Amino acid sequence: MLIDITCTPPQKDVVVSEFQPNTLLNVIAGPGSGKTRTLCSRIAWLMSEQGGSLRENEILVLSLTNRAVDDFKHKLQNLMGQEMAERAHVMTFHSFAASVIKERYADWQLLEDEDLKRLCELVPNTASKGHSTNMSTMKEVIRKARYITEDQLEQYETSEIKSKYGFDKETFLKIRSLVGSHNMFTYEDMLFECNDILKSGPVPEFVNAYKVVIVDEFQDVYPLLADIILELSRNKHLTISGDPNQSIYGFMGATPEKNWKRVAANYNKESKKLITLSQAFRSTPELLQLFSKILGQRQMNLDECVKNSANFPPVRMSFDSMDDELKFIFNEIQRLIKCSGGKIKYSDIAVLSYTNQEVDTAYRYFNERKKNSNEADLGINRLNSTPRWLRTQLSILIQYMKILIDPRQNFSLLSSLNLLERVGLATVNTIYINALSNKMYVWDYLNDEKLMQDAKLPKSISTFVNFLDHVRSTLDPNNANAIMQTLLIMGEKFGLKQKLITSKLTEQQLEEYESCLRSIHKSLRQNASLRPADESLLQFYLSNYNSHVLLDPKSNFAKLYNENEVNFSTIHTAKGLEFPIVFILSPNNFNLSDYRRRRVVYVGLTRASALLYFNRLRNQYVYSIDGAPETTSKLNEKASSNPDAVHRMKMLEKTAQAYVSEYNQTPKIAVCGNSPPNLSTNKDLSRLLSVMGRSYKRTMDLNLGADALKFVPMVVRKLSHR
Ligand SMILES: Nc1ncnc2c1ncn2[C@@H]1O[C@H](COP(=O)(O)OP(=O)(O)OP(=O)(O)O)[C@@H](O)[C@H]1O
Repeated sequence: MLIDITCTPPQKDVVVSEFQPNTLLNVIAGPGSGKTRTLCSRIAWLMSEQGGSLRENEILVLSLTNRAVDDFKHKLQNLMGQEMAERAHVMTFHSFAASVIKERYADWQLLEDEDLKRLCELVPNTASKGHSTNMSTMKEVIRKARYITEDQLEQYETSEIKSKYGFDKETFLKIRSLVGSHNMFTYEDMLFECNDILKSGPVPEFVNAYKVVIVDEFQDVYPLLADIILELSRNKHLTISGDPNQSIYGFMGATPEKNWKRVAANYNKESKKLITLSQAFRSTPELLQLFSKILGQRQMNLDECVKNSANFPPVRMSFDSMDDELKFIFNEIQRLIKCSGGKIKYSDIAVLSYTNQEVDTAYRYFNERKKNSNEADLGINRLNSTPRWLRTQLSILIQYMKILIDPRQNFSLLSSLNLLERVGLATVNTIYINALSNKMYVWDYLNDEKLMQDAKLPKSISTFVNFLDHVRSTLDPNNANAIMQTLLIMGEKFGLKQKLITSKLTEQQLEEYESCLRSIHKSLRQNASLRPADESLLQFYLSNYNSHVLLDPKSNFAKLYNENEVNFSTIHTAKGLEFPIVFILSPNNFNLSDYRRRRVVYVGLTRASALLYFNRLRNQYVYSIDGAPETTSKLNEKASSNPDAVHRMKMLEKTAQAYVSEYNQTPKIAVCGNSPPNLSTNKDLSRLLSVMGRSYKRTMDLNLGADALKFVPMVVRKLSHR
């Protein structure tokens, strides 16, 4: 089978579109309209005999995040089988840039943010004492230092450097020699460099071999990525697909309308085609209604909802504090699982929020509750775009690995020395300046007996140098256990552990560190079998530790989520994914009158397919769905005179009843998309119920456990229709 037979006519149109060089296919569609799935079918078609008989190295698929790539591969696997999906060239822009750079500079290195911090520490601002260089200045300096020619360097005046970066020429030269000697790139620089290589050539062979370039999530492409796409797709066919309403990288300069126009302007009328997918497959009509409202003026471009009504509106709850909210979510999840008799799995559920900080708070809360409750089987999964440990001090382990392979890597060695006992920044700086003035690598300088005699360096340095020398000659670089053991010894003996202790880690942070270490070890072991014959495990790990291949080896193709784990994520990381049940944490700092923020909320909400909890803290109103705050008397008036309002009230009442949990918690409820906003307390609810001619009694609440169970089968029915 070449085309998924469930494809709708417009989807099929996308699948079988032409792919002549210098043509453009533009697919625009709303959330859950099947963009990603249709692109997968297109790939299968292009590779089929009937389609284009293209080989896997002739089609390049680019997306923005590792998760989106994993999701794409997963869908591809469902369609084409594991083997084909594994071979397909699906990658993030950064992975693509890394492979282009690797062709040019065999010894290139990636500077993680933690490395940048180290670099800032190693090169303190000598111009104004006590004030060290910040990360963004350092990024600028690194870029300038790499590209500046010798001639330009001569002309580069101290005054210009000082006014731009706040330090003198000597400091600039130091940084230049640190980054230049090893071709170090920040994530951003990788993209700049890649664009330069594509522009001025020579372009690597593997890039020339692509005949079709496909870009998913085009709405989030920012100008630099648009440059790369335009360079890359010269003399090739280009398919782009996206939803302008889901653009959430405005802060990086993503301006979807502009980018679409810019790319389209490159093609004449005959060579470009626009296809709009207007059916919505993912979410229920009730959810779609809410999504559309959130967008306000800009309605969704979807005219047909394929799913049947779930007869259950999105839930909008109001809480006094985040703690209250998390308590509710934890209990609610238990309740959903229990009531569904196990049909709902933890992995069907996602808890999403705007900031990493909020997600971390929720994650920690669940961890604590899990420990103290008997829900031993409840697992929690934090979706991250980079492995957690790379964002901590543990990332020094990467520098340790680098010097185990090649101790002449100045930056890695200096960063490691900087952790040693009694070795302060001043000492590290002196070592570096002395090595530079002798035109030597730091490693060679430290091994020069004559120079060392006069240097009067702390003993810990020579101990470290001797250890490194010894371990390099004895370590088996293909043995995961031996590598891990060496790293642990290095951490224990040469300052990392001490640093962790002095930074007074809480018990929970310590636990995180341990789990980070375990994950590195696991990754090393799992990847021992993946490494190519001509690369040691250590080298292989270093060139891939930050690509999605090593984050979750093989499992990309097996299962995206673990059945026993509830997923926690920022909305940005969850982009492109879908879950039957989604909780959006009440957006603490959301100013939803800001259209860009609304888009983020919109992306979060549109991840849900069956049941959505869009929480809020007290007094937060989203005007398009809550309306303006109203007084109770106004509400009463409306309720008695307006049949529509009476209907809404009835719905509210029903929903309120459904949410009185079996744990006898009194609900704090303002429910469903249409709810008037002031029903956030029990007092309000009581007033509402009296308007409806019913007296509100707490005892009645407590008897509603059975009603609360009623709606769960509906959810289950929906889930089983997925
Ligand atoms: N023709 C179809 N028949 C049945 N289900 C479909 C069809 N097309 C798409 N779907 C389903 O709709 C859901 C959404 O598809 P997909 O993730 O490809 O949408 P998307 O447009 O990429 O979404 P988003 O923009 O939110 O990332 C998936 O569960 C997919 O299997």
